[in-house]
Amino acid sequence: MPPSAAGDQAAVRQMLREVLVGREDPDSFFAMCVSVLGHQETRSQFLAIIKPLSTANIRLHSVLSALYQQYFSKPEDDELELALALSLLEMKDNPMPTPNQSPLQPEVTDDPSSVLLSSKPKSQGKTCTQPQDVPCRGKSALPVQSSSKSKENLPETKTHKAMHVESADHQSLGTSQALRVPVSSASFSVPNATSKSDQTMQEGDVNPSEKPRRPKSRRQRRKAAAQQIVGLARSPSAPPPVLLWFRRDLRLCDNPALIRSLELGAPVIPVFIWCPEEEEGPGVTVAMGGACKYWLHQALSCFCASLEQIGSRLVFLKAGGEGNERRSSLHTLKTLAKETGAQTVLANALYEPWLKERDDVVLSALQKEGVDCEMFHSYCLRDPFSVSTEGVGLRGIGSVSHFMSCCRQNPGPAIGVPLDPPVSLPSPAFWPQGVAMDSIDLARMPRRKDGTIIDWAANIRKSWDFSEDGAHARLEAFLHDGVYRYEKESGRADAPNTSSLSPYLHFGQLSPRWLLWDAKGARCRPPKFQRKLAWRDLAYWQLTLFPDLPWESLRPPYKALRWSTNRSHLKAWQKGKTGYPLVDAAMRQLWLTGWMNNYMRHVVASFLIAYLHLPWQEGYRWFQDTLVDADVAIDAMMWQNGGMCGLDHWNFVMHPIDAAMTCDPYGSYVRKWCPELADLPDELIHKPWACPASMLRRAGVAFGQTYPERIVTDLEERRSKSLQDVALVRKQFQQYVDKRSGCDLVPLPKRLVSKTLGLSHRDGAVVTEGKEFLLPVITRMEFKHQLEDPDADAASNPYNAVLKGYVSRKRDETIAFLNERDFTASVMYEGAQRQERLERDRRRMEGLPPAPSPRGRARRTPTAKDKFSIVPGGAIASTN
Ligand SMILES: Cc1cc2nc3c(=O)[nH]c(=O)nc-3n(C[C@H](O)[C@H](O)[C@H](O)COP(=O)(O)OP(=O)(O)OC[C@H]3O[C@@H](n4cnc5c(N)ncnc54)[C@H](O)[C@@H]3O)c2cc1C
Repeated sequence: MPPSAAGDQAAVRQMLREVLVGREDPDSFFAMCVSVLGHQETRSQFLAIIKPLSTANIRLHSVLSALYQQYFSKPEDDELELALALSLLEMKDNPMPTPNQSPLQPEVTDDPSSVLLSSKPKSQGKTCTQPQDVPCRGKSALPVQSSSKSKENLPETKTHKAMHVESADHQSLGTSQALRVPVSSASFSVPNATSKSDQTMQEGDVNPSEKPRRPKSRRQRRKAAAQQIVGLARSPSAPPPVLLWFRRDLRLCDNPALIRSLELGAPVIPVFIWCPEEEEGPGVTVAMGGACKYWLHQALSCFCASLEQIGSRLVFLKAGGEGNERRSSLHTLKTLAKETGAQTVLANALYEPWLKERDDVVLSALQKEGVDCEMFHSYCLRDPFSVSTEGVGLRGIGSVSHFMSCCRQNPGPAIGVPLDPPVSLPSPAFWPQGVAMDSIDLARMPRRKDGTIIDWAANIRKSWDFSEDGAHARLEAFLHDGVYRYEKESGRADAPNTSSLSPYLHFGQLSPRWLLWDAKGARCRPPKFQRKLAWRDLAYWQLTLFPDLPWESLRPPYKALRWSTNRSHLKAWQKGKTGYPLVDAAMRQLWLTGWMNNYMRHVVASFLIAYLHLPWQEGYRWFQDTLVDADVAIDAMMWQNGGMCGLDHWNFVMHPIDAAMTCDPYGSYVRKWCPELADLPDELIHKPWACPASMLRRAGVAFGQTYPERIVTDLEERRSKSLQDVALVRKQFQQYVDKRSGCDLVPLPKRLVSKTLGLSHRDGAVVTEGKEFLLPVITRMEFKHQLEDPDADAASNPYNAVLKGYVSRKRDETIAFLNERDFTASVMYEGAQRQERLERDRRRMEGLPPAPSPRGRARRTPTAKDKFSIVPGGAIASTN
């Protein structure tokens, strides 16, 4: 008998003694024999091993004999038998681990080809379906959770606690000798990846407090045996592990790199490397501000739990550092590959130019070392580096319509079907040693002098569920409710009419593809909402074209704009203390929850730029630091557009008071975030300075004490000044103004020029000047007009872009409401009626068809002179 076999026999006999004294049960003993001796040996030797019991303990002997008979009588579950046989064949070639190395390992099968379907997809309520006729990787023979549609009649269970072997894939069984028995790890406890002791836990470590439940039925016994065998299946001949490098793709659902790792049939080591220097890139990106870091911290901790549920864990590593000590992500990956023997690194691609550059370097350097590295596209719907303007040209670049035309004209690879989440992830024989998650210091809280912690994120914590499940729950809630109001009332700040999914999209806890599928599948197909995903892609495309987007104005003349340097104004804006309730409410919401809706972002951005004259970069940086969804590409694009120097000009400026008409008609938003104003009446809550002193007294409002004084009062003059400043720089830098159209000219990046040069020459869109290629871009009519009369005030400009509030579906309701309470409102109503009458008459006289009814339509004030924005007939403007 070879020595190892003798050792195994000894271990078995030792275990038999435990059974005899009642410390182990017969089921476990039998399972352990199958594990340690193997299938054939157990069949041939088990009866001999238990023979002494036939005299010493007849009852135990007969129980064990019965187990043996049951197990070896006839293959009731052929797939399981086959799986066991194959695994045992493989194990024969390899030395068996000793018992104390074995059965309670929280390990799962090495072989991803095994099929383990949970009875329910991971997160509740996913409405994404995989049509039968569409080839879907999620439906492959991988251990994935099936899409909810196919399982929708099954009972709801959030996790797959019970071991649940539903089928095995015969074809794939034939291709590999690896163990095919799928095992859920959930009946074992998987060590917590963040705890220090667990970091060093390796195969063979046993947590004595964690034991498999005692199997009851024969089928369960077999599964238990299989499960234990799985724990032993690590062998020197097992394939080298795969490093699955997680970045901003912290999800199990629709994760191409994750699914690819399963396809490789090797153990998977999920890794997260924190390297702040690489994240930040060149220039001032503030890519990871405080709120984002906090979100990341929480999201990582949720993701660890998700990985544990599928039998894996996340290894944290730190890169970066100073001087010679500095370690890049590449260096960290190389070291890890050496340590673990990994020959493959998989990740989902990122598109910030500096991160793409880093990834390209990682890819080629690893390949030189013989380590395969693959990156998968999933962060956007379109790979921004593949977007082409061919057939569309460059006119209108920067607008979402132009971008969508480009995508329609050059569709590229299909967006494809979302991938189901896996239910198990094969773990390696040895876990590399990482660092504790807390040591990467993402959720840093300052301390007061007395040593107590300033928990600035307490409200953020209360406001969000940071998990992938939280993302799906929010999506579902939105598609069931908010989406019905989204098309017309997404501007409302006082109601949750938008999805609030931005942070989940940013950190890849929800893939845009999943979101698109669900949105398309919703009963109310919301085109405006779907278009937002195109905006998101557009932002990434712009960032790849203009890597300086976060700090450098794209339109050259605007770099010379006179900006204010008033720090106290900036501080007041940041802290929500401007004295303008709508602006303050939004900035306080941002500070407390890390978020505000799109409309409010426009309001506060307009205020900073057009009324305070503070540079857009200040707004960008503050947003980057305080938004939980701070996204360099989107944030920079939006601030550039707001700062009048992006590829697209916003064709509106939000008025800090009148905008409330659309977004907070009853003042409830202001009441929530500025509670000191709560007792003011609806019609004056957005302009408390207009309240009579007695009203203020009754409401307990004292300017400078309970609520700040307005930091600026001359709104109209300030707006005019802003317009004049623009006219001035456009005059100074005439070479950047197209003489024919009056549009601003923007130097094109080389990549775009080289791709579209021929085409652009054909359609005459590109003007060449020196070596720069200048393209006329969308320019506000107001600016073009101002050039003719640079000193004119904003009010006299017929294209004055200041919005005095939109007419929303609530218009009539609001007017009726105000009418009851305020004389001004009735004047307003009469004004509106009069304008409507005049317009009707004009149209009749000119033989034009009647204007469409304003009811339910978003409309813009046609002239700046109108005090109120309810005059129908103006052009429709939209905040994208
Ligand atoms: C000055 C300014 C700065 C902004 N900074 C950011 C930012 O840092 N990060 C960010 O995600 N969004 C930013 N936005 C865009 C937009 O305001 C947010 O995406 C939106 O408010 C998020 O809320 P939501 O998920 O409910 O959006 P929804 O309206 O429900 O939209 C769904 C998703 O579409 C995407 N989206 C929506 N609007 C835009 C847009 N205009 N451009 C690109 N993508 C969009 C987002 O990913 C969003 O989650 C900014 C807007 C402005 C005006």
